[in-house]
Amino acid sequence: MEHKVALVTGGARGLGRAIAERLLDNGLKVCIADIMEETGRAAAQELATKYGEERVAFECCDTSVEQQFSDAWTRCEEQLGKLDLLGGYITGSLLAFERMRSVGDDAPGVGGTVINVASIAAIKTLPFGPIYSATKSGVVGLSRALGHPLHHSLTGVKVLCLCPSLISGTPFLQCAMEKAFSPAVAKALQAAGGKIKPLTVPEVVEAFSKLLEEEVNGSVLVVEAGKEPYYSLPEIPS
Ligand SMILES: NC(=O)C1=CN([C@@H]2O[C@H](COP(=O)(O)OP(=O)(O)OC[C@H]3O[C@@H](n4cnc5c(N)ncnc54)[C@H](O)[C@@H]3O)[C@@H](O)[C@H]2O)C=CC1
Ligand SMILES: CCCCCC(=O)/C=C/C=C\C=C\C=C\[C@@H](O)[C@@H](O)CCCC(=O)O
Repeated sequence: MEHKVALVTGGARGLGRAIAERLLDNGLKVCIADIMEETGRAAAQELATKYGEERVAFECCDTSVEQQFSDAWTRCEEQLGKLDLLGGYITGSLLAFERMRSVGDDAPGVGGTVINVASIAAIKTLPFGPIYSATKSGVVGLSRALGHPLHHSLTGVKVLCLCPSLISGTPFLQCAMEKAFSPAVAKALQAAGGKIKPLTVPEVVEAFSKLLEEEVNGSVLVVEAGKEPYYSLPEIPS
């Protein structure tokens, strides 16, 4: 992976920040794309100090807005080179097929890999955020469909998906509790406290690395505390 270029969406903090650091450790160049400008710039600056200014970039954008994401992608490639790896979500996956495509005479990219972070909420019943579960199920479905050999033959791009259980040490769940849930649901969630052992961020980063190393197109890797990460859902026929 050395000298390859990765764009990590949501890389300003939490899991994305830790994944960005792991990729830098592995020799890649990394652009963080995040909506939080101050936090993102600070994270990128810290990483640039550690790994070298020429290996780190930051682009402020809302990755759910295609034009913003596409412009950030262009600026990232101007700074670091053609993208090989994307931590992507829905808009990103579709954009990757357009921008990373290495098949065909007019191919604009060098092929590569997209890793989408969904959640165990897409695999197991989690009642607290039904819309969240629905969107994460969408991410799994999209990743599996785009991860079919048909699409790889047309694009040279692989799509993989990571489904972590609850992670401690990121502000995510607290933010969801404060901003997204009704008081009754937040109370039920707290009452269930302690029943689920949370993962640590480094454990999820390890699972991310496993997914990237094994690189089985269309695969969905689940990671829960106290278990080895495991592939879920049936194999895609080749
Ligand atoms: N924290 C947890 O317990 C779990 C988290 N996940 C998933 O892992 C991923 C990362 O989660 P955390 O690191 O915990 O969250 P976090 O809240 O610490 O970090 C998310 C990052 O994404 C950025 N972001 C959000 N919307 C954006 C947008 N539209 N455009 C650009 N940047 C945007 C935020 O600014 C932030 O820097 C999320 O997709 C989450 O759903 C999955 C399972 C469990
Ligand atoms: C539904 C919105 C958040 C979903 C986060 C996610 O993707 C997956 C979460 C999986 C399990 C969540 C379990 C929640 C348990 C809580 O009741 C409590 O144990 C949380 C304690 C917080 C902590 O950091 O220990």
